[in-house]
Amino acid sequence: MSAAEKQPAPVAPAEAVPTESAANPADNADNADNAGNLAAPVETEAQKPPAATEPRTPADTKEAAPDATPIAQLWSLAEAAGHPEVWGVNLADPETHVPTRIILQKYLNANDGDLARAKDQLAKTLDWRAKMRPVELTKKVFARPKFDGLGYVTRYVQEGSTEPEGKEVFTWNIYGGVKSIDDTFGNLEEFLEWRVALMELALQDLDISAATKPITAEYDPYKIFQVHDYKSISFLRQSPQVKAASTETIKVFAQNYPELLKEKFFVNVPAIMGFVYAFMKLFVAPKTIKKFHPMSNGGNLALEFGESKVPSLEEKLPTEYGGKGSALGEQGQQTLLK
Ligand code: HEM
Repeated sequence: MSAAEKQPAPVAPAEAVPTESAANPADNADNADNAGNLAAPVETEAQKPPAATEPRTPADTKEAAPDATPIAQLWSLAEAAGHPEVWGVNLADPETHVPTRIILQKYLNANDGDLARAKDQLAKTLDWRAKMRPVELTKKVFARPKFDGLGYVTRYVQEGSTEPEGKEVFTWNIYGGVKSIDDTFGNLEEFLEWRVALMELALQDLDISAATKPITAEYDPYKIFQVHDYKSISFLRQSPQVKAASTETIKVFAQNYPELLKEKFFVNVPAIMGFVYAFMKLFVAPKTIKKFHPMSNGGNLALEFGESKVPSLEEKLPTEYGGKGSALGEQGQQTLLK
């Protein structure tokens, strides 16, 4: 079946309308209160991650006092958990280690400042990371025929800037480029590993380990743009494999990567597949849906970034997306492939 590429997409070209669909507990921070608010910058030299990556044992750690701040309580939980890193950041005392404060604050933000829920989510993330070993996955070699051309990371920086706003990181999923559903999505575990590896590469570019500016419930510049490109899709129905892969990815990402999405663009959506958008939204938290932007024409994507602090960001994007930069295949980083 040929793709319905040339037809206009039936979805609104600008803001997606939030729905009251089934909410995922994660990533619901827009109205977060100030619990654990860390507005004051911390001037310390503890930005460097500690060298040790050995799992801690519960015996090494102390219980947080009941009147400890939410951040201190989350830190006690992390210390006791036995897995030493999150998103490539080796966790250390958030009193002095800004990157750890940022991560713990994101777990609070994702749960509207609700400490019990933040603890639960963080504990699950630490468990999942101990089992999944996502940092190791960035060194894993994936099968080229299954994944080549389907995922990229790009990073754009303002020269000389040390501000977090002076950097934009993008992940690109070119799902329209999938040649065989069976090859790419047939083995769900392998697909998830590849998708997680791509996310971890983006996190390496985001480089929270080097961050010096704490975040608050309202201010958080450490986030990633995401693009899904459905151009030239060669299958117009959602197969069970695609449904399984997408719903599982959404679940895993909402649980383990909270507060990392800046905005998400769905480009070149074939008109005939507009229904998929409505279906996928059922699995996504309403506050995340607010960040979604379906667009019929991928060539207009660059217009969305005129306000970035990174100068001429729109020109740096690939020409295919309305910029003047080289093709994604040239400027983007893929997972390791063979
Ligand atoms: C049959 C072709 C398609 C494939 C193979 C596919 C694949 C995927 C996958 C693997 C995900 C998981 C999230 C991720 O990887 O970031 C996803 C999410 C999603 N897809 Fe698709 N998709 C297809 C068609 C569509 C179409 C036509 C739309 C319409 C706009 C759409 C909208 C979405 C939405 C809204 C999400 C949720 C994103 C999120 O929560 O981050 N998909 N898709």
